Amino acid sequence: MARVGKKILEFDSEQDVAVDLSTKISELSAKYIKEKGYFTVVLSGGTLIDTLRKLVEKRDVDWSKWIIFFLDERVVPLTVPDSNYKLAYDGFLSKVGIPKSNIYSIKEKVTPEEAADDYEARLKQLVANKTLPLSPNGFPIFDLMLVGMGPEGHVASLFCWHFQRYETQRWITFIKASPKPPAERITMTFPVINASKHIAMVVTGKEVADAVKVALHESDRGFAYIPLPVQMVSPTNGELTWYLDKDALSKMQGGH
Ligand SMILES: O=C(O)[C@H](O)[C@@H](O)[C@H](O)[C@H](O)COP(=O)(O)O
Repeated sequence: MARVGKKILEFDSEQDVAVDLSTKISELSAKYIKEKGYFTVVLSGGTLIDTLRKLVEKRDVDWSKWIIFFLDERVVPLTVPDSNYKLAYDGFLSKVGIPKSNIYSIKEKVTPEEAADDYEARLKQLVANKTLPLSPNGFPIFDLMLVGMGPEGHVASLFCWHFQRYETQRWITFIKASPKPPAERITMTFPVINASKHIAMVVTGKEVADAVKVALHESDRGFAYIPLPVQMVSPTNGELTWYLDKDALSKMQGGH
């Protein structure tokens, strides 16, 4: 299947990333709302939510047409600080006018298995009612996925030494021993991530510089190595854009 190349955008500061990203997201929002009447957006947790602060200031976004999903979520009550929903709600969603019924948070008070099954079943309903299109290989297609990366190269809750990153069938899976606390989480799988129309890798700060160096192929590791999870982000038909600040690029020597 045709793989589309990646675009790498470099910025002087995280603030510049926040500004440019907000412009790109509002343009995509206008485009998809014009084309089909709504815009499907998948959010990561972590520092990404703070980087969306400039988006909140955009006056011309029709928030009522946004539909929000979570790339991964901790299996905790939605009201505790560990919840990605709470992080996103406090830092972003509560500041804009997205209808609550358009926000797909996970089911509470269930096991990780049940939470993953429930989230996948709800996505299947959205495919059945034609809100989400299906890719030729059978995965739901989101308009925009906003993806953060951990210092050791994980994305979503797909970690280096954990099998979930090799999932090829499920749309949503679970992990009970996440190396990043809290331990119990659900996560979208790589086939779903890679089916997206637009993937924005939003990666800032010095802590991620080593993983950025590996991910952008300026690594002294030999030929035979296991790729970092972030290196498995590779849209099948969509666009991948990296948003990086100077700190994140600080270990690169000869550019990329
Ligand atoms: O549940 C989570 O922790 C996040 O959704 C996770 O996937 C996050 O995006 C990365 O860990 C990067 O997080 P930072 O930006 O905070 O490093």
